Amino acid sequence: MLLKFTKMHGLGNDFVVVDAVSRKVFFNKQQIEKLSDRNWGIGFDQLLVVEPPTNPDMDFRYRIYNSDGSEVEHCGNGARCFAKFVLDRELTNKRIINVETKRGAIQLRVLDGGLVTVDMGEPSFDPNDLPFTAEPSDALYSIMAGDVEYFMTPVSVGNPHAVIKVDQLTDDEVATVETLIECHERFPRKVNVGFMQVISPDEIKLRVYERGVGETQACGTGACAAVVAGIKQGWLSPKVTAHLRGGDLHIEWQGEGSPILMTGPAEKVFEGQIYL
Ligand SMILES: N[C@H](CCC[C@H](N)C(=O)O)C(=O)O
Repeated sequence: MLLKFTKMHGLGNDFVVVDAVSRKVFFNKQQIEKLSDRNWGIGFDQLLVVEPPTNPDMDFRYRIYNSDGSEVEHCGNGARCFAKFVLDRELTNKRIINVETKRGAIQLRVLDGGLVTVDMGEPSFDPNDLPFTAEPSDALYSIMAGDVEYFMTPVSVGNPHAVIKVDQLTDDEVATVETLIECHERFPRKVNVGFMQVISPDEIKLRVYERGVGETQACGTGACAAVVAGIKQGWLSPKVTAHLRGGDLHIEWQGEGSPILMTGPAEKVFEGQIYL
């Protein structure tokens, strides 16, 4: 089967996006792993499959698959690229787009100049929502990865995140975190791990080791998780600029009961086709 696709990225977190509205398309795990391979396939962090909605109140459904083939609940950078994709392909002419995801309904607002604001929904700090095996607490959670003790804030943004505050971002943390996310018994569905350096109450630096992928140039849900964890711990103000390796995201959260708003760019790199 000849598959047409669009290669896109949000701050270097890269995607293959497929229109499954015009024609149904299904992928199995092996196909996704092959397509994601940067030597044997196209190469991407996530595959985004755009489908018609199942709920008539929604404009679309979009499904998100990590490069290892696992289907996930939410993808912040992917949501912005999705919005650009459906407008470029004239699948809609709306600038406020309501989308079904595995995490639930989200709303995208396409701004003049190409930026997109995503209502990412409300976060949860209940470990059961990740899941993470621990008693709910306001404290930082201690967790051992190998012989290293990390103090982290577990946050669900629809997908699971562990936010670790560090004084200085280096290469060391990310390299050693694999044991924390790939096989830690306290994260039965694994976890995305963010290392956050607080520069000021409205500015952080962040590196994210993503579940099912590895370290990415940027992680939208990771930036949201880091900012809301920092606000909850009293380190950050309601509006924060997150500096990721691939660029900046603007995150806003007014506290419990309110949604997280994330604003950032979305880029198209090329269109292609491949035989599946
Ligand atoms: N790796 C994540 C999904 C993609 C998140 C990231 N690409 C983003 O922009 O939010 C997970 O397994 O939950």
